[in-house]
Amino acid sequence: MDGIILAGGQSRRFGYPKTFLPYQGKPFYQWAIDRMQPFVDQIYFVTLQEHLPYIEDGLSNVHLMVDEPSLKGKGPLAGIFSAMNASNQDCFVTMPIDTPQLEGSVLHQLCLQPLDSYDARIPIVNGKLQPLIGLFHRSVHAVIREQLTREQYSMQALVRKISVDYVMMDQTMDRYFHNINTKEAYDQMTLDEYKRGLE
Ligand SMILES: Nc1nc2c(ncn2[C@@H]2O[C@H](COP(=O)(O)OP(=O)(O)OP(=O)(O)O)[C@@H](O)[C@H]2O)c(=O)[nH]1
Repeated sequence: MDGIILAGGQSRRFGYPKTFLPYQGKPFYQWAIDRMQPFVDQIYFVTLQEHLPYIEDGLSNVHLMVDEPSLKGKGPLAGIFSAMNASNQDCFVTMPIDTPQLEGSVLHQLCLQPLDSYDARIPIVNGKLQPLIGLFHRSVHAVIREQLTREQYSMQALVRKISVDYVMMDQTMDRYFHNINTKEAYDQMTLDEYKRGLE
């Protein structure tokens, strides 16, 4: 199994690249790599060209790359598609760059069983689908290609077209899935962390 870290977004709502933000003294990108590392053979870290020089990771199984030129900026599906093209594996675990609180237990739960006849395994937490954190079979590659050709860039649209094994996550795991999209969300995460430290 290979891993795909989606880090090619523009961080428009945040207003500053999220990839390098610190959380507990470590940049978001390093959290993502460290979390994924135990579950995969190779990691395809799909980022922006201008961020490449600033991402440090000496591990030989981490491949820094960018979206295929024609797909640049087309969203997470572009990242998944580009990484699948670079790999020869059949099964992929994905995660975004902006969930630094994600615990390995989530990835463990997704990766534990083979996909069998499903195209993907995707978590649901507190009734909300989390399609960026998932396990995907290469069978979705053709479906993504078709979507990109039709300029349909939504993950939700992909999920509707494939067979999915939905995994209900315990509601106590909600925090693990928080996307840090805004400065307010970042401040709140830092404050919550501080409060937990006082408990
Ligand atoms: N490789 C790749 N990843 C992307 C692309 N667009 C978004 N992502 C990543 O997918 C995840 C979810 O992205 P979004 O919420 O759509 O975008 P964002 O950059 O996080 O934030 P906004 O610009 O404020 O929407 C993040 O980890 C992004 O870095 C893309 O075009 N290519």
